[in-house]
Amino acid sequence: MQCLRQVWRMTKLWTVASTSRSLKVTNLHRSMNTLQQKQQVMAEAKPWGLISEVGDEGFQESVIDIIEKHFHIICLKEFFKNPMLHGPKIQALLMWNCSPAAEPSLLSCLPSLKVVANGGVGIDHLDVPYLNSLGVKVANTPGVVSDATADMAMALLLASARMVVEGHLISVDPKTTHVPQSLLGVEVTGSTLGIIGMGNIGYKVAQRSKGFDMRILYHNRNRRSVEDEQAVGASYCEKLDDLLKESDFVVVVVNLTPDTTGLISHRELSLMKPTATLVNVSRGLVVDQDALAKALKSGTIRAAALDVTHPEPLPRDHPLLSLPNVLITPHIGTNTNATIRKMVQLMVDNALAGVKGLPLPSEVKPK
Ligand SMILES: O=C(O)C(=O)CO
Repeated sequence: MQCLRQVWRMTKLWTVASTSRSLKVTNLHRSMNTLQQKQQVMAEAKPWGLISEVGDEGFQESVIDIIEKHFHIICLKEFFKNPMLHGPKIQALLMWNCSPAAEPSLLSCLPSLKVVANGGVGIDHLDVPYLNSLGVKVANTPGVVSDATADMAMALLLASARMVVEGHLISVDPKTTHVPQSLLGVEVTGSTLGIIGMGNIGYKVAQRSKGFDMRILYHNRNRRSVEDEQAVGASYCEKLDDLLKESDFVVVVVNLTPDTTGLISHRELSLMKPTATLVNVSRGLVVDQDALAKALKSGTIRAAALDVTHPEPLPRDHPLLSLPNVLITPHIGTNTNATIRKMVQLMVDNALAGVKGLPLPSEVKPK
């Protein structure tokens, strides 16, 4: 009897367990179906974004996953095969390195466009009031670009001062038979640095220069707070001319605006020391390149190191390309994997917010 009761109890337990297991399985299937449906609905609900090409002509391959997570994307080449078909579904224009250009001819094919999200802080290529007048918001990626760009400014400054590229070329030249003693650079430690433009990037340059015991001067539209100045030991130069006259290295980090176009021209270069080096990580048009080529040729200044030129790249016969005292890199100030991923993430966050009609994390407002 005892034994029978035990068998009965175990059978009951097993039945309950298996019933609840099969209920669980049914529920699991049900919730999996719902999840799949949800995912499908979400995938279908993804908005469409127009991007420039992938690869050297536009976005790095390695960041496309960030965009595709939230957008159906179409590249320019594909788009232009049938703009009338694709145009109406595009809600966001995701730009990398100023491309695709938000020109009226393109905008007129994009009647549903809500937002232009630029990957980069400089938006000199965008007509913000015009876009806003079409009901299109504009955003950029400030903050996330600052460290990498400041690092690049320091890399150029150091490489130019210590003739790193010249040294490399001599070292790998099969004709080299001895270490040339003529390769003499200029001292960075203890020198005077003039920073033109003391926004996020300029300030990061100052922080880095402090480690080189540099005397730091800066010129900016607005003076920074005393606390900011003291933290990096920077002195404000109200007059740009004073900064130019006193600096051994001049680093240009301003936005390109009508006020800063051609900011460094013949007159400014002639104020600089003949031993001075000009570093530009802002935009090519801030420096008058013809004036710069002349100043470098005549020895008005010692050298220039440029991550930006106008245009990019320079025509192959441009005078700057044949000068021995100029170092040029192809606008790679933000080119690190970590930084471009952060830029693309912020760009996508801006684009999504724009599509949903929410406040953009970093909207550019017209001045
Ligand atoms: O952030 C910018 O404006 C850049 O130029 C990045 O390359």
